[in-house]
Amino acid sequence: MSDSAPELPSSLLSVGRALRMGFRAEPLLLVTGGVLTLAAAVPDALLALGFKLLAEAVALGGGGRLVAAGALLAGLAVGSWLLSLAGERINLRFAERAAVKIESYVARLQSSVATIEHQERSDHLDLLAVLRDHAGALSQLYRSLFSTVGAVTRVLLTVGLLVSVRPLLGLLVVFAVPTVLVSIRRAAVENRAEQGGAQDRRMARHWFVLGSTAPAGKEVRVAGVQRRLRDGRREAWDRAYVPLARARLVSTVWQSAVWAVFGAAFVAGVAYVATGPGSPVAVAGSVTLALAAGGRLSQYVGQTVTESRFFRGIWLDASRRLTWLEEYAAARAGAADLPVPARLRQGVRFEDVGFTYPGSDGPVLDHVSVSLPAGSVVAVVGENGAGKTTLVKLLCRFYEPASGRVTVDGADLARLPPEEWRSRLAGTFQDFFRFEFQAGRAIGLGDLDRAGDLAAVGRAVERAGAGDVVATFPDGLATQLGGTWRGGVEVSFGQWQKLALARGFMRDDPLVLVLDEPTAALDAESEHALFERYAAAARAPGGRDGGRITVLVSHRFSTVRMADLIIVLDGARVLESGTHDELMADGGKYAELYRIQQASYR
Ligand SMILES: Nc1ncnc2c1ncn2[C@@H]1O[C@H](COP(=O)(O)OP(=O)(O)OP(=O)(O)O)[C@@H](O)[C@H]1O
Repeated sequence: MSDSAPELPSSLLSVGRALRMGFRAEPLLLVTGGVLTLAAAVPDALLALGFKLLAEAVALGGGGRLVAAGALLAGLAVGSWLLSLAGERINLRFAERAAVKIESYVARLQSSVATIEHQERSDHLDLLAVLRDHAGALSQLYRSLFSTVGAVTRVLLTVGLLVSVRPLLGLLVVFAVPTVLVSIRRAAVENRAEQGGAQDRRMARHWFVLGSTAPAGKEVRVAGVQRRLRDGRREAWDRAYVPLARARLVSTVWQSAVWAVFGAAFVAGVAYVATGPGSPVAVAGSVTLALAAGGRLSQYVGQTVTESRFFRGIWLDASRRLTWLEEYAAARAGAADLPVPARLRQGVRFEDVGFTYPGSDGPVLDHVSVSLPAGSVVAVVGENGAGKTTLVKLLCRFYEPASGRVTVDGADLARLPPEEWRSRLAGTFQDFFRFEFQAGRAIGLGDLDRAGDLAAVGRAVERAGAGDVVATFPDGLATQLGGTWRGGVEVSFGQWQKLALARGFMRDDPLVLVLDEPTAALDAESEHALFERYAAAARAPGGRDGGRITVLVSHRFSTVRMADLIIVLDGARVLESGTHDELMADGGKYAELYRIQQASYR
């Protein structure tokens, strides 16, 4: 297990993969959208040429020329509009379809990783959170890539047209760059000033509310602070707005200056063309071309910068995160070359297992060696933080041991296919999830293939002792859970826990039944009654014969005592293990804790 902070893969590799992913998702729409967006750039940029021809036709006279130039101009304008519109529609359609596929792909990748380290480590979670938020946006960003290429095409064509008039006119692009840079900076500076004044704006609002609403009215009058409120509001307002107004003024001056420089260069360029050699008609045409192309140059350069910033900022970043997740999932795929046994004969063994959570200082489990015999009920006890849940997590293969191994009937758990192993696990965890579905479905999820089998759901409800909860629901198992849904019912914590238990009992024939403090919200008596049932079920034919191991984590010793084997964890190690009677006879930690709890219940 690697403990180092994750590094994102290279941009080139990631962009290549993201493009391939988009292509695989919707090849036809992607290519059509790309071609249309690029194609729309050409008539748009060539409009300047149409103006030139029109000017020449006007100067030369002649209806035919005029009609041809007018038709060309109209064709370019309509063509550009139609192509842009069609491109937009196609890109939107692509984005909608691809978003669903990309989000499912990201979710599938995440859940395909057998272990859950990436969902618990803060640095991995940060990476994944941004990816999750931007997974949908990834699809939008193909559009951004096309727009960037479209904007670059427009700039190149426009510069080409200007150079065709006079090579020196190409320099206009250099004068357009500062206008773009300044407008980017302007937005950033004004944004900063606005954020800097946010607190004072809130304060001004606060003063205003104090002076104008009823709740504070009595105290304001008694204290006679009306004038102070007015002054306070004005001061706060000034503190918020003076810096903003100053920032706006400065950026406006800058923007005017760079536009003046571009304007001067533009005028000089047009004058240069106007006074250049050539017939009056040719000069008129060239001047028109320079006016039309030069006028749009700055806009095109601006588009290029904005689109490419968006593209670089979000798209590149999201695609690098996605590549990281792909590589992470692939690296943890592991070799699963042994089958999961149909029945347990010997049981599960922890062989000298060590485990440390990433980023933690000390081990949570250290040289843990213990056997969970087939067909037994095993209780794990220990103080808070002793490592009980961690032991269960390793048993479920949510984490891999850092040292040692866990074996199932002698076979290394790491070599069993994780999905197959999990399909033979059942039970519930301390941090169960609240599925806000219909009650029957929320329970049935415990065994997806039989989620709609009401008889199986009913049996699971009975095993979990959750019949009383379902009985309170207005529509029984068809009741929508969660008060925020239409017709949904509010469910108490204890009720959620019983439903989670029922879900954990959906599977009829698990190899391992895990009960990690599943009844913390229940009173001791109910818990005791439940565990008596679990133990009886585990020892009944089918449980015992099938070699099923029931692992129970609990702080309640009255329940724990009925287990066949009790494991006491302390300081990352197994301190004691044995039956209740053996451990009581030893007079160690278990005996001490048992007596303390017994005394407190008297
Ligand atoms: N995902 C995690 N990342 C880092 N540390 C963790 C993580 N989960 C648990 N720990 C730490 O590992 C130690 C053992 O936790 P574990 O949940 O196994 O204890 P426990 O015996 O089940 O405790 P409790 O009785 O309170 O449920 C604790 O110190 C805990 O803070």
